[in-house]
Amino acid sequence: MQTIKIGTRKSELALKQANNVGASIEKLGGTYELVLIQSVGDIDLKTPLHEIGFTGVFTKALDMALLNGDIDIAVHSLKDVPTELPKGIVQAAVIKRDNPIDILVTKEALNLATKLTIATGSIRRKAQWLHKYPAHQIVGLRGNVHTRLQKLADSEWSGAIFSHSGLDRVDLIPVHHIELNWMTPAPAQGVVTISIAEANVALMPFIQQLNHAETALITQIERDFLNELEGGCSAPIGALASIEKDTVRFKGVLTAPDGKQQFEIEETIKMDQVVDFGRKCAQSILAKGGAEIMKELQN
Ligand SMILES: NCc1[nH]cc(CCC(=O)O)c1CC(=O)O
Repeated sequence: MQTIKIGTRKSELALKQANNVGASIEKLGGTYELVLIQSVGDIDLKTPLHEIGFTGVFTKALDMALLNGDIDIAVHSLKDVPTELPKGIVQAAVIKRDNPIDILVTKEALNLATKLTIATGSIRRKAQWLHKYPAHQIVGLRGNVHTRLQKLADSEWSGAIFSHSGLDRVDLIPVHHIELNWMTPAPAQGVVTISIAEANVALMPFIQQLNHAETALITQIERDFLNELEGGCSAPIGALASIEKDTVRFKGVLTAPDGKQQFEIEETIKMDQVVDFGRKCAQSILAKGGAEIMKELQN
C-alpha cells in the first residue's frame, strides 16, 4: 500500500491529533506522512468564528485538498466539522471519544458566587455560563490553545473556558481548573474524525478499521440534534449522548445568547429505537419554545 497522506491544520493540537491517527495507521501495517494545510480559521485569528460567515471555517481547505487528491485523508476535531459535508466528502472513521467536558482554567482558587470576568469565544459557552451565573461578565477569546492560555495569564480575567480533551492532548491541563460537569459540551466535543473523498474506494476499507462504532453512534445522534435545530446558522447548542448497556442517554440544550432562556431535554431510550433519536429530541426542544430562539438567531 502507498504511504497515506494525512492532511491536517498546523496548530499543535491538530498535529497531535493527526500523528495519533498516523500511529494507528502504522499499527495496522501502513505508513503515513503529514501534509500541512492552512484554514481560514487559522489565518483570521480575530473574527469570532460564528461571524466568519460560512460553515467549515477549519475544514474547507482540507476538503478541497481531498477532492483534488493532494491528500488521502483529513483529520479534524469532529465538533469543527459542519453537519452537512460537501458533496464528494464522507466520514470514513471516528476515533474513540476522549473526555467530552469543558473546563474552566483559573489562575487561583475562585469564589464563583462573586462577580467574575470569564473569557471564551464560544457562543455556547458564553450562553450557558450566563444562564448559570447571570451576574458574571463574558469577554471574547480566540486563538489556538497556547495563545488562549497565554492571553489568560496576561489578563485580569478570573478564568477562561477550554475543552478538556483539547488541553489534555497537548499536555496543557493547568493545575488550577474546574471541571464544568453542569455544562453541556458542543456536539461531538472530544472526538477526532477522519474524512475521505467518496471516490477513494481503494483506501476506504483500510481507514474504516479505525472507526469506533459506539463513538460513531453517539456523535451521529448529537450531530443530528444539531442539524435539526440549526438550519445553517451557528447557535448556542450543546449535546451529549452516552451508551449504558442497551440504552442510549441523551442531553441536549439550546440557550439564548444572553443566557436568559434555556431549553433542555434529557431522554433515555433503548438502543434498538435509536433511529432519528437526535432529530426527535431537537423537535421537542423547538416545540417547547426553542423555535423562538432559533428564529431570533437567524435574523
Ligand atoms: N473551538 C476550537 C476547538 N475545536 C476542537 C477543540 C478541542 C478538541 C475538542 O473539543 O474536541 C477546540 C478547542 C476548544 O474548544 O477549547
